[in-house]
Amino acid sequence: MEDFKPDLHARSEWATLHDVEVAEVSPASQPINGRIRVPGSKSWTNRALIIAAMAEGTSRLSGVLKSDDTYWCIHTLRQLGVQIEINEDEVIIEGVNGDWLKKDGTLYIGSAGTTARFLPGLLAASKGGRWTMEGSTSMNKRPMATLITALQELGAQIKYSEEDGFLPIQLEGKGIRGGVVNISGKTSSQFISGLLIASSYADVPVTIRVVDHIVQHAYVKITLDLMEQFGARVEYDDSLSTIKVYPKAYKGQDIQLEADASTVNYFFALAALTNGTVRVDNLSYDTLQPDIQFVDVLERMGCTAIKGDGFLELQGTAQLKGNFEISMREMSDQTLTLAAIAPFADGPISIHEVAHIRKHESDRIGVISECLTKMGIQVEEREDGLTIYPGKPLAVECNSYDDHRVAMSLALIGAKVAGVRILDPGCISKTCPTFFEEIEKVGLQVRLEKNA
Ligand SMILES: O=C(O)C1=C[C@@H](OP(=O)(O)O)[C@@H](O)[C@H](O)C1
Ligand SMILES: C=C(OP(=O)(O)O)C(=O)O
Repeated sequence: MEDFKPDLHARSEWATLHDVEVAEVSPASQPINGRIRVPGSKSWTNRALIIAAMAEGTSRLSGVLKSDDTYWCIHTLRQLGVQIEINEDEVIIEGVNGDWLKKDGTLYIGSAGTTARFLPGLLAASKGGRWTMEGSTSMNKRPMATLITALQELGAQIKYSEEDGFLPIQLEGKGIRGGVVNISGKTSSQFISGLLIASSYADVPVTIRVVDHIVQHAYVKITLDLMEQFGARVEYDDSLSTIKVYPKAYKGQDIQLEADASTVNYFFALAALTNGTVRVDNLSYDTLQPDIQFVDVLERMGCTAIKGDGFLELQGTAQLKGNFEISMREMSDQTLTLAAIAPFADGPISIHEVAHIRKHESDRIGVISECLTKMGIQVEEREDGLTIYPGKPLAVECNSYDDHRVAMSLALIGAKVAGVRILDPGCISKTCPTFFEEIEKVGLQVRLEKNA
């Protein structure tokens, strides 16, 4: 992977660090202590933007995340004729009531798995229009087939423009019939979320049968929760094995979005590593976002969590505990966070059941194994996970492979080891453009090197 080139075209106007080649991170002089507020959740933001755009009437969304993923989502919706006004982190959207106003064009969705999987069904379900949807280099390599096949079975007019199973795709707004559809959830929960979001616009009810398990099933619950907030009629039980959606247009809403639980954990991991304390003032443990359960993993490693009313606090420990095996399937965006702090535990940590993250922004199991090995840490890589042994990482230079979670996780190692160098740190703008500023504010030393 040595001659890897990031796709800089996917960096948006909300990205930072455009001309930064390397971020060098070094430890704080004392434990990381701080009170922080974290930007809005990518998952809630892109769902709410897309559903509000399709809805009848006006929606006002507060606490919106401003990052590459949400920028390209808004950009695409505007290309479809949706009126969107942005004031700081508040967005006002005039919904198109099921009928996109601009009926042709090429829609560029950047690297956002959410937009790539949530929008095609709503394009196909609309009343007329012909579009091409394409993504960044990494998004164009991520799987789409399970979703597209399911939508086609419901009558959606979607064709692959280049390679079967991948973006770019061509879509026609000719409506979707509805009926019964079987779908697999083992590669991505986003396929099921995308199918659900579109199903409210089918001619007759849609019954979705999940033929296996859903990786990160909580994201499907977030989808159902938000659909219901926008007035959808859905029936499901806790197992999510069968979900029925009745035809019913979304109605515009005023919604306060939650902070991003995935982002929060980088700051909790800093407290964990340095025996410090970090309090997050705008998220509580009762969120539906699955990554909140990483707090429980940190507790298992010897940290203490205070689950307050409207806040969360994590107190670190003098020595992180290892010697355990864990399935990260239900919160797999935190696999790299755990892998980055694992060398500092007092025993090996084995992570299982995350084969699907090889198909995220990068081959995440392969990339983190490569980085840790380069740092001199003993790693055993398996198809569905890895085992990391305790050790003292060497300060080397690692590529972020255009993956925000690789860059943010490597920065954690810089809390313990002076001079960890991260190539192309700008990829953090996919979900957290302010990441390096924020870790500096809580005490880490960050040196940004610009392109010569
Ligand atoms: O629906 C969502 O908002 C997400 C679902 C998950 O994806 P997969 O189910 O594809 O793993 C997660 O990794 C991603 O960051 C956000
Ligand atoms: C997998 C991720 O993103 P996406 O929404 O593009 O799937 C992620 O944020 O870790």
